Amino acid sequence: MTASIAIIGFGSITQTLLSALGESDDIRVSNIVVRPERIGTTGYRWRDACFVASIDELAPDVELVVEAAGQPALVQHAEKVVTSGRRLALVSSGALADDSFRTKVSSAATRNGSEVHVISGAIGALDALSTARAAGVQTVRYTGIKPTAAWRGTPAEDCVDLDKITEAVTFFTGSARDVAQRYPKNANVAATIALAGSGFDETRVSLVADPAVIHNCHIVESEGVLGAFRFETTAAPLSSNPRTSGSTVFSIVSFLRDRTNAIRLA
Ligand SMILES: NC(=O)C1=CN([C@@H]2O[C@H](COP(=O)(O)OP(=O)(O)OC[C@H]3O[C@@H](n4cnc5c(N)ncnc54)[C@H](O)[C@@H]3O)[C@@H](O)[C@H]2O)C=CC1
Ligand SMILES: O=C([O-])CC(=O)C(=O)O
Repeated sequence: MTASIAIIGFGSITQTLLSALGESDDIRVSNIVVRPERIGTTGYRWRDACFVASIDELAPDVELVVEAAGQPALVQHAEKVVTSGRRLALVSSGALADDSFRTKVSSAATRNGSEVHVISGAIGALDALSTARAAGVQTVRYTGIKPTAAWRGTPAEDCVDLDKITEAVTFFTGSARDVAQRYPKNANVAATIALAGSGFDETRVSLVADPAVIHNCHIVESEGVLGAFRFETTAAPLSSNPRTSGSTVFSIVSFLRDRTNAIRLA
């Protein structure tokens, strides 16, 4: 059965995602939600997808909306998506660090028979974190190490001279709640880890700028009653966006393909 979906955003993730989906028989992208000023802009085309500026304009058969546009876009569109009864899959999970926004979206989804899926994105080990959470308290630490280019235009520039550093510098330590809000284009993974593991305030985060690396490195360490684990991934960034790990795109592909399988990993 062909599923009709919409995607919010037409940036690096979406454009790589559309190429990866190719001529997929089982997924049809009916709409792409862009900013109003982008409607009709030359170059904004994708097969027979119709570019729209609001959730109200989605094709009636769209049953799932994938957000890949950033935290402000998620805040703008999430409630409308779930209120329309459609399922929402998102990657800008840092927006959920705002308790009132998270509660509002969650209540609207429940009221309207919808669901919200936080896609794993650039991170892994979410299954192990939620298993540990089910068994009791765990300590969780996340370390994000990225090349200096990934930190340009962020508050990291107030802490470190990205042009001059010659070795790795840890420029932020704090909670997942703080980091998700201060680094909205780089630290959604910390929010996703917090949701799976020990919450926004208990998850400890360090961010590192390293002039010697070309990949994004994400490390999750957990200790609890079940024991301990450490997860580390070294991910190539997208050529179109040094902040975004390519694995984010394929976590969406995997989510879209797996959801129609009769046998699914929990
Ligand atoms: N959970 C995870 O592991 C990851 C999450 N992300 C999230 O994905 C977001 C997108 O990443 P990229 O595609 O690399 O960024 P990008 O900057 O290349 O693309 C974002 C696109 O969204 C559009 N946009 C912004 N506001 C919008 C709105 N209100 N409505 C519709 N479109 C809007 C922009 O015009 C732009 O084209 C990031 O900002 C971040 O929040 C990114 C990487 C990993
Ligand atoms: O793609 C990544 O490496 C992680 C990222 O930007 C985010 O979590 O927002």
